[in-house]
Amino acid sequence: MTQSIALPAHASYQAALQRQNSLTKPAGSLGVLETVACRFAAWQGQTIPAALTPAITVFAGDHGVTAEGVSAYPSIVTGEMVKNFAAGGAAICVLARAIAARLEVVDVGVLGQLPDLPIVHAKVAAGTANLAVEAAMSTTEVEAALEVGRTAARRAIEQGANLLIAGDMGIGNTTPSAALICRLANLEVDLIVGRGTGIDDAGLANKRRVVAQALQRLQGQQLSGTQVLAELGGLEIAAMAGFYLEGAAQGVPSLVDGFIASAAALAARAIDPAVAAWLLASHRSEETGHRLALEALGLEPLVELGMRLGEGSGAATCVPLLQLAIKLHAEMATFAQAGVTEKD
Ligand SMILES: Cc1cc2ncn([C@H]3O[C@H](COP(=O)(O)O)[C@@H](O)[C@H]3O)c2cc1C
Ligand SMILES: O=C(O)c1cccnc1
Repeated sequence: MTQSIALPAHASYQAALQRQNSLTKPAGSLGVLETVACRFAAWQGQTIPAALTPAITVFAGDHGVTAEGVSAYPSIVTGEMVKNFAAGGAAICVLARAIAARLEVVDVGVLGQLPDLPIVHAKVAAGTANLAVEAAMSTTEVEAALEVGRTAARRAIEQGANLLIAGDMGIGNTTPSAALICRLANLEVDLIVGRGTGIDDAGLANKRRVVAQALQRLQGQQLSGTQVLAELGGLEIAAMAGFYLEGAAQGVPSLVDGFIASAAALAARAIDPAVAAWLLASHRSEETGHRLALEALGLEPLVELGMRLGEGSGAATCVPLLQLAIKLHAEMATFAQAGVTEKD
């Protein structure tokens, strides 16, 4: 049995809020930066949270649904990008270096063999089946992929991470993500399915048909979170869900990236609703439906930058903001310390 997820420390949140209100600024004037600092206080169980030590894990997997022509790129790009991650040339590599985050890449389901790369080799299957016509995975495969994610989170935490970021790489994965969001948040296909890597209007219509067909297969069926992942998910998406669940169980929050990460977060919540209190949204992706997915998660994005890349890139970009929030909280003088007169 996996460890249960505790609530963040409410008393530390309250103490941090009290500190915020004693700092030399009009109460509330640092906006979301104040709330963020208080949330880290609650997650870490201390009034003044420690500086962030972020870790990024990118999970890679392929998707049988690409046979339906749902992506602007071919599946081979997934493995090619994994090589690019290993060589340090992808966007997430640059961002990880810039924020001094540990970066790990995990093959949980890439189609081809990836020998000799300095990545974690944890392939559960060589891609998923076509979710338009059958279950993408077996529940046994989902359990294995969840465990790959859990193990990666444990590794990151053991090595000192106090903030987790899950990234995705998997050509076609906006399709399973859209299907998961529709099913788990009970949302209309047309509101959620978007252009992913950049399909045209005909491609979008086809992608909507594919997602609608997949959802249709399951209509009227009562399914657990694991079963929904098996039917509609992906290996890297299941691993990301496991990563969030383990982080929460270990008392370490996760910063959620874009559309795919939000689908994984919804899947994690379907498995254990307590995970939600350990999630922080980063950016709002350009991908259609991300706004509604975040709303379904009860998360408010920090920024909107027009990004739609995945890999954990939106989350990594937000880390400096979080660092600033904590630094302000830790280092600003109080009214008493600075001899500044408080509000009447
Ligand atoms: C070169 C390249 C690098 C990427 N890095 C992330 N993605 C992102 O785009 C893909 C999802 O979009 P769709 O569902 O339309 O295929 C995923 O691989 C996701 O990680 C990339 C896509 C490409 C082409
Ligand atoms: O929001 C995302 O994560 C996203 C959007 C499009 C393509 N890849 C990722």
